[in-house]
Amino acid sequence: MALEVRARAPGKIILSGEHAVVHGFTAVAAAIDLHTYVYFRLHSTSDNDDGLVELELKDLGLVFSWPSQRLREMFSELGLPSKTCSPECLKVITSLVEELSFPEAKIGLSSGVSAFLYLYTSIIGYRPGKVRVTSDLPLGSGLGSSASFCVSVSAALLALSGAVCADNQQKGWFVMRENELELVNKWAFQGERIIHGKPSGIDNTVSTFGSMIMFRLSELTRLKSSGPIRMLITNTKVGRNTKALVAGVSERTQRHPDAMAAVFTAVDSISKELSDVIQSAAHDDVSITAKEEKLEELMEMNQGLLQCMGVSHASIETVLRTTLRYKLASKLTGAGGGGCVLTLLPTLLPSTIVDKVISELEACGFQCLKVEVGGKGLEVCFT
Ligand SMILES: Nc1ncnc2c1ncn2[C@@H]1O[C@H](COP(=O)(O)OP(=O)(O)OP(=O)(O)O)[C@@H](O)[C@H]1O
Ligand SMILES: C[C@@](O)(CCO)CC(=O)[O-]
Ligand SMILES: [Mg+2]
Repeated sequence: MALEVRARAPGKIILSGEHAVVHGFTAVAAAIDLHTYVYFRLHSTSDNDDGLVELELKDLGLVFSWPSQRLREMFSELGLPSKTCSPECLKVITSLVEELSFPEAKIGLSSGVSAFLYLYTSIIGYRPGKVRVTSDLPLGSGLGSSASFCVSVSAALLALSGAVCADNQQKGWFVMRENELELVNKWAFQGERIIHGKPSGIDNTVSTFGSMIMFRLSELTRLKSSGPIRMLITNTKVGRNTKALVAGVSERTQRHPDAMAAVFTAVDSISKELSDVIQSAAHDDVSITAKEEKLEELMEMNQGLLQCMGVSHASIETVLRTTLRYKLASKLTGAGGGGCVLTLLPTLLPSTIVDKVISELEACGFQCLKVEVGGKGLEVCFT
């Protein structure tokens, strides 16, 4: 059995339907070419059993470790492995994480470390090992950093536990079988539950399977675009937390159930129409432009409804106003409240205009990035 593995899982954008998807309505998401990378080395059984379980967050210069014997003692009464994190299990994890010291600005990491401890002890048990994580994704910005963290960690742990890839002969990076991806996705969802509270599962699903998907109530439909879709992502750098934003929308839904049901239903229609437009044929400049104009209008409508849900932010509004001056349509992506904004870059838009918008946005202190959407999902590598 292999003792070393790497996994990489992409971040995502949500083209339509964030928040509504948590309440059972349709959303559309796509993988982007920014990843979280995990390297996992399992110590061999001949090493003594009182070694450490280590988590290194390399970009952040942080290392956390726990004596495996201590984990065994703390969790032993819970009867691992468990398929979901029970309140008792979360209590044990919280007490372990509270002992760690996080830099003031990185306090949000505690939920990621909790998800890690849950996944490690549930999948591997108490055998010592080292997990190293690096990421291209800005953390807590709407690009699915939490999901790509949970997917890549789950995949690496499952690969060395023997639950997936047991008969693998492939060299280099490869994609697991469909049923193996489904297993990774289930564990990653449990990790997301610890970080988000009430995730819909769309972020971990698109990170695992890649491509562009329509998603509703855990069901995914893969979408095939007839041409490339280019987006500008603007990171407002305003920090936010998905768990709090999702809880805020749920509270508004409790206060105004009928009005919010109408908002969610409208989002549902937008997501379905957007899926149809994405898949519609467009082969010449006229039909491509017509398709892109429909996408822009739907994105603008979705942004209006996200404002109704209370998840926009002054920084997001600044991006919307700036891009509108260039006749470009934008919407927030992910949980909102700051974080990232999407702007559709039409195929025929001259690159000089793109450069101008980017420099205007960057002059406001934002960070811009051009991406093509709908790329690969999770991959692993044993060599
Ligand atoms: N590379 C990582 N290492 C450790 N923890 C991480 C990493 N990436 C994400 N996390 C955890 O996920 C949290 C951010 O998740 P959150 O859901 O709030 O934002 P997001 O996933 O980037 O955005 P969205 O959910 O809107 O797409 C971090 O505070 C941290 O706890
Ligand atoms: C805000 C939300 O809809 C998307 C976050 O990327 C939360 C979720 O679906 O889990
Ligand atoms: Mg998240």
